[in-house]
Amino acid sequence: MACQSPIIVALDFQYREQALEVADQLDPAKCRIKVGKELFTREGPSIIKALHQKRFEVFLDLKFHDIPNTVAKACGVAADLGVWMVNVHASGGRRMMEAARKAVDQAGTGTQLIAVTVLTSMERSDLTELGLDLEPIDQVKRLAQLTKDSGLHGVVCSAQEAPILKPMFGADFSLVTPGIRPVGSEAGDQRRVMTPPDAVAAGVDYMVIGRPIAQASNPRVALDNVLKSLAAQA
Ligand SMILES: O=c1ccn([C@@H]2O[C@H](COP(=O)(O)O)[C@@H](O)[C@H]2O)c(=O)[nH]1
Repeated sequence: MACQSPIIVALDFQYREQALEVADQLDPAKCRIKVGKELFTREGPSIIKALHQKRFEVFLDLKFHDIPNTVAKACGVAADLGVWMVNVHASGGRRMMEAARKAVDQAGTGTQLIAVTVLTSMERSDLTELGLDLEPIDQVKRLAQLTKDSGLHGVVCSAQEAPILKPMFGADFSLVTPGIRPVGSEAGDQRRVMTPPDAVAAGVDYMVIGRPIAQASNPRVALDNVLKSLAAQA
C-alpha cells in the first residue's frame, strides 16, 4: 500500500552503508526516502533497489537541467527504475519539461515528475546576483505556472510559498517543500524555512527533511517527534 505520510527523509550520505543504517531505523509506513546527488553519484541505481527492497517509496532528487533530449532520456531511465518521484529544474523551460513528462509517461511506472522553482537555500539577494530583481515568491509563481502548463505533477518550492501556490494551482498539483526545520533545529544553508506543523497549515503536500532527522542521534525518534507535532495540530 502507498505510504500516507507527508514526510520524505533525505538520506544525504555518501555511502550505501550509512544511508541504509538510517533507513533501517525508519518505517516505510511513516516516511518516504529521498536519494540525492551525493548518494546516487557514489552508489548508483543499486541504492534505489536496496531501498525498494526495504519497501520505501523513493524520490530520486537529481534535479535534471539540460537540453530537452538529454533530460527526457534521463527522466525515462529514472522512471524505469520505478522511483515514486523524480525532478528537473523548471528553469530548463517548457520544451524540456514537456519532453521529460512524455518520457516518464512512456515508462509506464506511474512515476511523478516535478520541477524545482527557486531553491530553498536562496533569498532575494541571491536572485539579484542572477539578474532577477524580484522576490523569490514572484519567481516561484512564474516557474510554477510554467511547470503546470508543461504538464508536470507539481513543484519543489518552500513551504512559505504554499499559501499562495495551493489556491492558484489546486489540490492535484503537488507542493514538495524542503527547508523544513522542526523547532530548535539549525537552518544551516537553508533560507526559506518553516516548521512541520506550519508547513502543513500552509498547504504543503510533502515535506523533505534531511539533517534534522538523518543526522539526529536517533533518526526514528526524530521522525516520530515530527509526526507527533503534526498529530498534535490536527
Ligand atoms: O530547493 C531545494 C531543493 C532540494 N533540496 C534538497 O532537500 C534536502 C534538504 O535537506 P536538509 O538537510 O533538511 O536541509 C537536501 O537533500 C537538498 O538537496 C533543498 O534543500 N532545497
